[in-house]
Amino acid sequence: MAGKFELQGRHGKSRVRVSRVWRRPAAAGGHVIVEWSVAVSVVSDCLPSYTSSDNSAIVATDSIKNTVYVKGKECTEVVSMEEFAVILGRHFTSLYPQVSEATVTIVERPWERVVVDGKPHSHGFKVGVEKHSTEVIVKKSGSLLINSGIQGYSLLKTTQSGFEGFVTDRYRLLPDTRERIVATEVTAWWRYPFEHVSQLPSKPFCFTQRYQDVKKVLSETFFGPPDVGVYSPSVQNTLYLMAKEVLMRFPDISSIQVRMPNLHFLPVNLGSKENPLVKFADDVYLPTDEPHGTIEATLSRPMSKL
Ligand SMILES: O=c1[nH]c(=O)c2[nH]c(=O)[nH]c2[nH]1
Repeated sequence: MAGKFELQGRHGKSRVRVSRVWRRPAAAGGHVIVEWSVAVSVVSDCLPSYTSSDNSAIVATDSIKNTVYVKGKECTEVVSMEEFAVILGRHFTSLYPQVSEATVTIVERPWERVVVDGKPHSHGFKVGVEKHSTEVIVKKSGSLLINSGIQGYSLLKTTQSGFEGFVTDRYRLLPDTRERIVATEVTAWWRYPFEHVSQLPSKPFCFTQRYQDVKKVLSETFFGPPDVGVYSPSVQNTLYLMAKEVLMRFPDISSIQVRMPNLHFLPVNLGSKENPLVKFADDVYLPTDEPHGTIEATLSRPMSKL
């Protein structure tokens, strides 16, 4: 309590950019580099700093920033960003009595190993597009929440998509179709089931590998087999099948939230009766992301009844 009002506060540092290189020999797979933007936010008992000039309990946000680099230095073995977030969260909640909880968010800049003459390069990287991120919440008790996600995963297919049978009333202009382009930029967040630091898997389980696996399942389900694809009756149905496949394939993912904006490719018809300049024949489109459809869903495993 602070006077007659209830006060809650938290503080931390955002956009702490850190890059870590692990210099493995070429025979061991070559160098590894990560570039992360880290945000740390702690719940800390330092209310007097809000209500008076007493800063004695504040862990300075500058010190929080410095810690990110210290911990980066201390990671002599390759770590996933989920593991790194847990390391940071445990550090703040165990070192400082006044810190009861830490939230660590990391977004990765996706440096990917280049392939030269068909061979993975030992120390050359290019930046990819879609981004891996994580949010980890650690409490002093050791209780844990780990969410990971992907952003900016742009997918499109030129056929095997339609939309028909939806509400017909005076507002409807869109005809039924079984032939259209479907394009989206997938954002997905999924939760791991580890609820305490003691449940964390020791190596071979690798969060980074799981991210790659999820990405693969999402795209394979979206596209279907390379030669024939798979028909999508709606973004809703495709989104559901993508989420379901992730939960079916990975028992260590307990829920997944997927957002798939419908980025429309509008048929182009230009002209007049006298001058039919461009008549649409599933060939020329006007791509637009404004406005776009917004479609999202969360799929979870039913709570186990203990
Ligand atoms: O897959 C779709 N779902 C919709 O809800 C919708 N609405 C719309 O206009 N086009 C589409 N397409």
